[in-house]
Amino acid sequence: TNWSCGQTKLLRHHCECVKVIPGSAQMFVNPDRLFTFDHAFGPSASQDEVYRACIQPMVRSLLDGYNATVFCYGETGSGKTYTISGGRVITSPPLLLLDDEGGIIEHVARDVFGYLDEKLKSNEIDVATVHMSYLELYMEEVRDLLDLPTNQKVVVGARESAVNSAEELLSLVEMSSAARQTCTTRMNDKSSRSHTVLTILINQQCNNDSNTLCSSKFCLVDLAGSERVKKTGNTGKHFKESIHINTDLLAVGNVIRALSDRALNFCGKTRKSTFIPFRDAKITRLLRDSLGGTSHTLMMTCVNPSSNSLAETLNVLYFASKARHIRNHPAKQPIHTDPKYNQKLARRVMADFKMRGHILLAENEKKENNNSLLTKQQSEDRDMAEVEEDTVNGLKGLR
Ligand SMILES: Nc1ncnc2c1ncn2[C@@H]1O[C@H](COP(=O)(O)OP(=O)(O)OP(=O)(O)O)[C@@H](O)[C@H]1O
Repeated sequence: TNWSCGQTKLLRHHCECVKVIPGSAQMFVNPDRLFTFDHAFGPSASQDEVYRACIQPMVRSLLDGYNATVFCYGETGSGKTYTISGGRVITSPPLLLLDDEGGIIEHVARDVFGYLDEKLKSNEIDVATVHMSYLELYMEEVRDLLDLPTNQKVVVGARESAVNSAEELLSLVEMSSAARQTCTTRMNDKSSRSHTVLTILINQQCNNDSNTLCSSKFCLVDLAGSERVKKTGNTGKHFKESIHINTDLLAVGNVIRALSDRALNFCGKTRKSTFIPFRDAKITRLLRDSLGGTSHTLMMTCVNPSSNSLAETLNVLYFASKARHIRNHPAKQPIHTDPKYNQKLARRVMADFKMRGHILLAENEKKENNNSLLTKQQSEDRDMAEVEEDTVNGLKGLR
């Protein structure tokens, strides 16, 4: 778990209520709360510093055959998109400048292709392919951001695009990001109204003596921010979006709470089985392997240091503290040496990659799951203000 105080927006007449203790991974929240994480960064930390400390080691193990996930969580306007996608104005064609504004995606793209080049040059591998998919979850509906002309619901499985360079990958991401659902709120000029999942799939093959194939994937998840309608001033369609966002985040929180309880029970040698509610929302299904599964997972938490956001900051940090108890069991993806099997495996990996879109589409079309936290019918029937209160209280309850 990583904490980042990336937001520079301190409102007038509001003092700073969050301080990172220099040289430690601890942070202090006024008046008397101390939190400890694996890393903590203050407002002056550069994007590069954050990347090198937290993400670069994950990219290295990705190339060694481990899956990895980074997901960003926090209040609206706290800097999640800035951290993942960077703050630079979009250029065409995109430039790999890697100045202080370059986000995690840019750094990962550069390193994935850089490390693959090194491995190819040293003959460690003979063939490497990189594919990407980019999905958006908007109001419980999955959209394919790579399917730009229509940008509609996924109809034939998420498009997976082969990419040959970091520039090509970034170009696709930048074009696709323009199609993402955003709006202006009182809290953020360009607030994301959806969660996005960028997946980079890498196949590495050795043709020489052993004929090995190794596949691994990196998921970068930018969750929409939790928000209070009173603060964002959202009404109408955007109000409904807020409800969906908070409901999804509540589902993520419930999964994390259950996994954390399970880990604590296990440490306390209580063998009580804990139900993990992965099926409550699409976002939790998508994150299933990343939470408590076999991948290396980093939860990146962004907070706004202003005292105006104190309650939300405390919620987010308690939540991140819970997530820290979760123990994943990273496992290297199996390496196979039979060339016939490898051809089959390569085809199967690609099919799986496509299927993710398929499965989610099927869910788009399905009637809302009876067990879901909030069905469409309910949301129409219930007074919206009451629903908002429920989800916000639910998010608070994650403490
Ligand atoms: N560390 C930072 N340095 C400079 N600007 C920042 C930083 N973090 C965030 N910002 C700026 O603050 C604004 C809000 O950030 P961003 O859109 O990333 O928030 P968010 O958490 O993704 O919000 P939402 O959940 O509403 O989408 C943006 O204009 C962004 O450029």
